[in-house]
Amino acid sequence: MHVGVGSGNPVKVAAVESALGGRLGARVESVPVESGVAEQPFGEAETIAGAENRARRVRESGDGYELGVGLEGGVAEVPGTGGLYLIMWAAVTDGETMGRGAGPRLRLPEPVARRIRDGEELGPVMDDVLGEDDVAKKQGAAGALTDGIIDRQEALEQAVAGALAPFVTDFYTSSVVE
Ligand SMILES: O=P(O)(O)OP(=O)(O)OP(=O)(O)OC[C@H]1O[C@@H](n2cnc3c(O)ncnc32)[C@H](O)[C@@H]1O
Ligand SMILES: [Mg+2]
Repeated sequence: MHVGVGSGNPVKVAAVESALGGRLGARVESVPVESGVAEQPFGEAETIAGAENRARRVRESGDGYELGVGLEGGVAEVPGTGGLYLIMWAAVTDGETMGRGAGPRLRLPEPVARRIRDGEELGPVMDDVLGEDDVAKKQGAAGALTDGIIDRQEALEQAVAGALAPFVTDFYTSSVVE
């Protein structure tokens, strides 16, 4: 099966490859598409929309991808915590079904959160704070904030796993629960 990941970020492609683990006989390729949302999505709805747009646009690219996968990173205020969290969503579509899954939520340190609330993008802010380049293409904020317990690829794999669920089981199409 021909699977396209709607991004030029190698971490996202690696996350999809790893989550699939050879299932569906998948051949996974990078397909850079527009997310159709802000560079830094704010809130669950905008982040999910970005993931879905990417997945749909891969399918509609006309390059014969049977499955389109979209991954989107966002930030969200989480009620009751006073904190701004890094969130991530994945969407997978075959043109008919849309699978969706989320990754972990990681609280952003307040100085980082303040800059994001003021309109900056997380990627460049993390680069600045860590004094490194392209953190979002490597360990990511997840790696930095957890001291490497998980990295961005692993975090995204969790989201992809949930989004793949309708395509790797029949729980969602048969009436398993009567
Ligand atoms: O090329 P694309 O696919 O757009 O990949 P991206 O790294 O820009 O990822 P997103 O657009 O999905 O993420 C939106 C913003 O959040 C940043 N971001 C998301 N997760 C991150 C992480 O783990 N570490 C650093 N920045 C992250 C990212 O760099 C963007 O500035
Ligand atoms: Mg981006």
